Amino acid sequence: MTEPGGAVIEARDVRFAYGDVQALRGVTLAVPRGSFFALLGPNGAGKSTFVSLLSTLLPLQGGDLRVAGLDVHRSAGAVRRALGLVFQEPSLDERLTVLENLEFHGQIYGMPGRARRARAQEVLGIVELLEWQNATARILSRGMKRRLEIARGVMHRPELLILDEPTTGLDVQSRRAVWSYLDSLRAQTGVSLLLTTHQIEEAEGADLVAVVDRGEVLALGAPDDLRAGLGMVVTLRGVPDDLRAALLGGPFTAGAAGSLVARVPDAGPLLSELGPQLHRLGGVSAQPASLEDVFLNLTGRALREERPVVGVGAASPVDGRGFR
Ligand SMILES: Nc1ncnc2c1ncn2[C@@H]1O[C@H](COP(=O)(O)OP(=O)(O)OP(=O)(O)O)[C@@H](O)[C@H]1O
Repeated sequence: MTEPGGAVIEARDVRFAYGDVQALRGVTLAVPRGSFFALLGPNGAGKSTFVSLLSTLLPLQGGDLRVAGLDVHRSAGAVRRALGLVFQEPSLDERLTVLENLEFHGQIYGMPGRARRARAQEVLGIVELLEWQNATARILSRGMKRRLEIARGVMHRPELLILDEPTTGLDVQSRRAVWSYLDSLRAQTGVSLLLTTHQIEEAEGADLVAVVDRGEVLALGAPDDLRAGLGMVVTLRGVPDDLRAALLGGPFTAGAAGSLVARVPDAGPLLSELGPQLHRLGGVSAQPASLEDVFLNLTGRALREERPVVGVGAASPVDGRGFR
């Protein structure tokens, strides 16, 4: 836990219910300032509810919640100024120019004209949209719109930028660009990031991950720490029936799409043991455990249907950092 005041988010036993539906069942966590923090969990885990409480869009029903040391209940106005928000759904005014979108946002936050204009140039520089500042927002590509939304989110110098599934609907290239601008933004401004996502690849790059499910934080830590102890994941595809029956008695369990999966500290001995049978298999992979495995280990369920299969020794999604 961080020192008091050293946290950008502090939650203690936060609870929220929509009528009979318990959306958050006592969430406790602390996120140090300047961190990239990811809330990772499936649909319905409670991520949006937590973000709505943080951004004061929903009233706290139980527990304590602070943003940059400010209580969301007692200091709601100051909390809102300390936050920038980038929602999954596009929220630009498409009739305004790129610059006007930023200017308008700065006005709402009471920024004086000169500071507003200087800040707009600064944030447009970070997301490389300076040349587009007089273009109507409508004509921008999806990726550029998302970059403008990020620039707008930090226009008023918030302590914390909240990103709700920020790369949904973007192609791989635009996703990479968005993450590279977010990295620059952190480096240049020191803003903390809160990402809500169900995409493993996005959470793998975070400093701190909270694995959430059914309104509870199941694990909280750096990705490497969460993975530590899970070792390697060996996946076999296209296993003939006789071999399948034999292997299911050993370290292997049934995985997705007819695969067999084993979690072992070291893949070497297991692969040597399988050696004579390897040519009979459709495919074999050995990868360090991912956050997907962490989720599976904690809940017994997969966060997504299937993980990509790569050959033995190929780059893992862990050290490759997905699409980042
Ligand atoms: N307005 C609402 N009324 C009733 N129940 C709700 C409402 N909003 C959310 N819930 C329920 O609260 C729980 C948590 O939902 P929440 O939207 O916070 O999860 P999430 O992790 O953000 O998932 P998603 O990515 O699907 O939004 C779910 O069971 C959901 O069905």
